[in-house]
This record gives sequence, structure tokens and C-alpha cells, in this order.
Amino acid sequence: MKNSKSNALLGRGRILVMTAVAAERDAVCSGLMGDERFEVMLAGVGPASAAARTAFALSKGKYTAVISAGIGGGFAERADVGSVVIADEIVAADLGAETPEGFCSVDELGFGSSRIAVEEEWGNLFRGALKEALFPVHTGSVLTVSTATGTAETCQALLNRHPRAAAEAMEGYGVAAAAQDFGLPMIEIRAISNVVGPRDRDAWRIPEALDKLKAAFSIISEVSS
Ligand SMILES: O=C(O)c1cccc(C(=O)CC[C@H]2O[C@@H](n3cnc4c(=O)[nH]cnc43)[C@H](O)[C@@H]2O)c1
Repeated sequence: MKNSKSNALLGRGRILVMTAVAAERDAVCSGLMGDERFEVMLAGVGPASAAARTAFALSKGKYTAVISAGIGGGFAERADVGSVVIADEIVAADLGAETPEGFCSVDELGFGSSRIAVEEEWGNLFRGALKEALFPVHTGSVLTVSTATGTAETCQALLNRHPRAAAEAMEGYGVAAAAQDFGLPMIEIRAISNVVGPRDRDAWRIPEALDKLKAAFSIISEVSS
């Protein structure tokens, strides 16, 4: 599956892929099957570690684009367990201040933006390729949180603030902030392992999500060639 649009983005150099933990990195590497255009590194868990490690990697190597990837929580009826979410924007969902009237975002506080745009053309390309391969794939905001949601109340509060949210994870905004500082396009891809809501770790389908992550990167490698 060749595509000239992808070559414009991917053909110029190496792509840095950041995953939080080793199991995610291994799944991505396994899907990429030695595709040398991609380099996969560990971001650590959470946006701070992800931003620091991504910026460090970008300062040392020559990259033309960045992907934040891993497993993630899916919002019910938007992204089922076993599906893949391709972000169309990344939102730092808990970056701000609590007030008696409710949550106040950094945007409202006047300290910058809680949203970082992703590479739209690239997202469309990957989504199309995954769909063509009959892959369950969704698009929407991917929220970055420092505390994984564990109650129905927090889940509802996030959805009230971010009606377009499809998934949440813990690194995307950090990776995106570093990519933005280096002027590089980026995207976030999450294989859904669990439903966002009351914490039930036994219900997380991690091996299945890692398999989906692997399969997604196999398709991404193919469509990028
Ligand atoms: O225990 C394991 O074998 C294992 C293997 C791979 C990954 C993990 C993780 O726990 C990864 C943590 C990583 O996953 C993201 N994540 C997943 N679900 C959620 C969620 O509901 N809310 C927020 N983040 C989620 C997150 O990016 C973590 O860094 C374990």
C-alpha cells in the first residue's frame, strides 16, 4: 500500500515514536518489523517524564516527526476496548486550577493552551489505512491526564469539559509539547485497553490492546512506504 502524501511527511527522515512502558515499545517495534525509518523510545509514565524524554531525544537525534503511542482508556460508546484511537487533537485535561465554580483550564487562566494540534493529513492517512484493513478505528480528542480516571464522576466531568473526547492516556501532551518546541509534526495513537470510569484493573485487556498496537504499527509502516 503506497501513498505519495505520506512520503511527503515520512520520506524526509526518521520518525520518533514515544511509548510509556517497555511492553508498549516492544509491541510497536514488533509491528514495525525492523522498519529503520522509525525509532522507538521510552517516555516513562506521565506528561512530565514524556516531555523531558522526548525533548532529550529530539535534541540528540535528527527526526522529522513524532508519534506518541501506547495503550489507553476509551470513553464508553466512543472507543471500545480493542479499538484504536487516532487523535485529532491532544488536550491536557487536568492542567489548570480548581475553583469553587469548577475547573479552570490554563487557557482560561491565561497561561497558554491546553490543546496541541496534530498532523491532520497524517491522521487521515493512518485512519484510512486502518479502516481499509477492517480495523476498528476512532477519531477524537485524546485527553492527557496525570491521574488516570477512576470514578464515574471524574469521567463525566471530563466529558462535560471535552465533549469530543474519545480516549485518555498520560503522555500525549508531554510528547506533543516537546515536538511543538522543535517545530515537528506529531500524532497520538492509542490502542484501547480499558473503559474510562470506575477503576477495575482486572477488566483491563492489556495483551489484546498490545496486539492491536502491534497490528496498527504494521499497517502504519506499510502505508508509509
Ligand atoms: O501491566 C502490564 O503488563 C502493562 C503492559 C503495558 C502497559 C501497561 C500500563 O499500565 C501502561 C500505562 C499507560 O497506559 C495508558 N493508559 C491506559 N489506560 C489508561 C486510562 O484509563 N487512563 C489513563 N491512562 C491510561 C497511560 O498512558 C499509561 O502511561 C501495563
